[in-house]
Amino acid sequence: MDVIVRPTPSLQGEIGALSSKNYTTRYLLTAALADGKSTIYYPAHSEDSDAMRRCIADLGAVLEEDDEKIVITGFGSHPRSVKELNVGNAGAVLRFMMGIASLCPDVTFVNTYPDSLGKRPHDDLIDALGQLGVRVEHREGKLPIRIQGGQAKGGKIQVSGSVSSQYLSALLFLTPLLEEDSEIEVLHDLKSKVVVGQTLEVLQEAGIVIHASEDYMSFRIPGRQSYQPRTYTVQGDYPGSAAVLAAAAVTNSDVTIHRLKEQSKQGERAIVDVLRMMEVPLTHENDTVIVKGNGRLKAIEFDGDAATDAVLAMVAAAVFAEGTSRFYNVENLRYKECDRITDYLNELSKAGAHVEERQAEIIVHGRPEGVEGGVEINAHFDHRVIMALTVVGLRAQKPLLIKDAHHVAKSYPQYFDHLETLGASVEWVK
Ligand SMILES: O=C(O)C1=C[C@@H](OP(=O)(O)O)[C@@H](O)[C@H](O)C1
Ligand SMILES: C=C(OP(=O)(O)O)C(=O)O
Repeated sequence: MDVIVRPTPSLQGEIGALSSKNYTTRYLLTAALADGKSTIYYPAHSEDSDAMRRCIADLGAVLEEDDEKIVITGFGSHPRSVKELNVGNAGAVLRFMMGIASLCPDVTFVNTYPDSLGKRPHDDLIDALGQLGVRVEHREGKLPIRIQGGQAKGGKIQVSGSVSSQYLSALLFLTPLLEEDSEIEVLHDLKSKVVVGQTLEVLQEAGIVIHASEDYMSFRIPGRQSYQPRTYTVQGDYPGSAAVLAAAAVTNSDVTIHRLKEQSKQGERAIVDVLRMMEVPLTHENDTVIVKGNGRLKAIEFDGDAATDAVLAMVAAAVFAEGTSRFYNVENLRYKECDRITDYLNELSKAGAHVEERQAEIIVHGRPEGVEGGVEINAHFDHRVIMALTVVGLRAQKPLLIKDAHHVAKSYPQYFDHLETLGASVEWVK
């Protein structure tokens, strides 16, 4: 399915933010790893969160869901033995489940998205699991991946954090369940460090004790712990909402988004500060962001690693800013659903934006006068590319046709409905 995005000068109205993807995947996992019943209020519904639902159900968790909540009876530290798991296109779900699969005798993760997740690297996690004595068969660090576990005991583990924080998070979910205590040392840099804060927050809520150094580069994890059944509430999602806020920033708008916690540990809450720095009129009080955009924005410089899943939306806003913006420390955007530097900038250029890439930077020469549009956009299987190009399309001179825009459902199936509610001219076409 494709989407036509037509120029839309103004956006108005109120929406509730979608539920956080990262908290939903984590709560589903900690609920599954507990013995007993946990309840999660307002879990996200998207392809990625459904992938986690599917995997924990395959491993023996029992899920009962209504409109408001999901009740999960977990399998504790004894997942059922399964032959295959299918994580769809969800990177975090794959990495977390690779950790848990180490408790199973023989599981193969199948490759259902060869052109997206199938191209992403998992070597650093494979290496770390190897240090625990887990046998992993793989295709040059990529899917399909077969894990023969059951023998991991704990101990000293080194893991690189220079490509993804998800490898470290996977080890943090696994090691408390092992017989012996573990020590994890993070090698090189730790990218997306803020997301590890979300992992630690959820582990603590689940009753797990982890001793973390302040810089998150070393951890001591007591073994033989048990995840406790809990009641969790999922907060609103900043990465998805960042695209809606960017759309409001580049148009004449009066847009309100509820359920965005000011004190959230989601790094992508930085979208609010970034738009403020761009001089977009907005307020953030009582978990509600109100943007009263006038279409005028100023260029900025920003360390994108602090808000990895909101960078594409920030860049889309910068396309219309006065001056040159620079988003640096973003190399690991290259290892996501597509190469979010080269592939994304190619699509932005097609639409008429003036952008340049470096290995770890995106540079945007703003065009307050607008961009031409009138072209077909390749989504590269990437929900965040789809959302960000939509922002650009709203302010282009001619419509954008975004091919395969249904991949938006990876994280935010209701994105186009939300934009339509706000008055955007968007239309699904076959
Ligand atoms: O742990 C998580 O849930 C995530 C970590 C981040 O990935 P990286 O650590 O690979 O940057 C983020 O981009 C992804 O959407 C979700
Ligand atoms: C990169 C993302 O997700 P994942 O790594 O879990 O596939 C994302 O949601 O933007």
